[in-house]
Amino acid sequence: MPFQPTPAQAKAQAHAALRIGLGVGIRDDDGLWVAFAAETLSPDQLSQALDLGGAELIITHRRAETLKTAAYFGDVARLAIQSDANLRWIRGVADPATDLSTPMKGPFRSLRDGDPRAHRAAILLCKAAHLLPAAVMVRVQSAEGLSILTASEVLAQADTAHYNDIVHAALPMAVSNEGRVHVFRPDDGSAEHYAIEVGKIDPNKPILTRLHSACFTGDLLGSLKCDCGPQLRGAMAQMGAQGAGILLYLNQEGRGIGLANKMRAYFLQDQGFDTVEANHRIGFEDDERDFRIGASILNKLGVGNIKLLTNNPNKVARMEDMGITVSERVPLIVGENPVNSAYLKTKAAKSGHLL
Ligand SMILES: Nc1nc2c(ncn2[C@@H]2O[C@H](COP(=O)(O)OP(=O)(O)OP(=O)(O)O)[C@@H](O)[C@H]2O)c(=O)[nH]1
Ligand SMILES: [Zn+2]
Repeated sequence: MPFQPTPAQAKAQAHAALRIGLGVGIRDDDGLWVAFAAETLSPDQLSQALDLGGAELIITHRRAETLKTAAYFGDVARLAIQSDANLRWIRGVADPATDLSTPMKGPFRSLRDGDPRAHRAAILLCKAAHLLPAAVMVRVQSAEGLSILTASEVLAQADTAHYNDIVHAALPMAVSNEGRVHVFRPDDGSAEHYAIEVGKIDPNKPILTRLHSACFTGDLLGSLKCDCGPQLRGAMAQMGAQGAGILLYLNQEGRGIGLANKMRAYFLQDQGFDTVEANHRIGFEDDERDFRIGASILNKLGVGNIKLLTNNPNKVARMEDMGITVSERVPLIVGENPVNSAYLKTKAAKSGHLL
């Protein structure tokens, strides 16, 4: 058939579909599933799925741990949905907001047979759509009118998106009169990222570089809960003072979980959980960012040797994995305050950040 979408385009369609409450077809070796995001599933879709029989609620092993149920497939758990289940139960399992007020959501029947590839794919799609990482799935004969992907297409995360430098233009800034903003657009419909050149870059020397993950609350609102705003401004000030630098502003809000999920994490932090525990209770890993994005953009800019402004040794390691030489790690210790000091200590203790 002509005009078939590429796998990247099909994935982009699937993310949009899940966000607006449409099902997505996922094919595995044994047939076809339809997957819905637990967060956007409607009562009508739930009753249709229950009528078909054998509907499952898929959650991550992190969420399963919080709910004290087994994840027999390692990274994901497949929970049988009882025929009289309602949407409140689904949302309660998927969304940690009610964990303290209704701690007992079980008993759960965690399934242990079969091939979990389609289920794993559904979770990846929910995560990429920045929804709660939980999906309702049911076997179907056909999924006419819905986008259909194969589980392997979704699981082939090895092929990251391709980033194209769509446009760049000069931008005089307070830190440097000579600035330039590039907009990089991926071919998979995910967020655009920005590269900001400060001053005149000499490609023959290691370039002072900051990979900054977007933080709406810190960068824009002056949040005291993290150190992002002072890090952003501190990095730019150093680049201005030294005459040159590159800032990658990566739209990986909330360490890759999106702003809505980050606010869910903040809600849990108000209950006393730390930044890592909060991510886990929602069902995420500590850090869901794909550091290959930053490296691909540096490659596109022709930058191969950097002095990286960061306190995160993992970032340095990931850059080197991707063939970027990090000739120096430049610490960026700014913005500690009484509100964020416990957060910074947790990052040092659990995520290896250097203080
Ligand atoms: N999920 C989650 N994300 C957070 C939280 N606080 C800040 N963030 C996000 O964390 C990202 C910044 O990451 P950091 O861990 O501060 O720093 P880093 O990039 O790993 O390391 P540095 O280069 O040293 O700054 C931004 O995307 C923020 O939106 C939080 O409590 N939970
Ligand atoms: Zn922040």
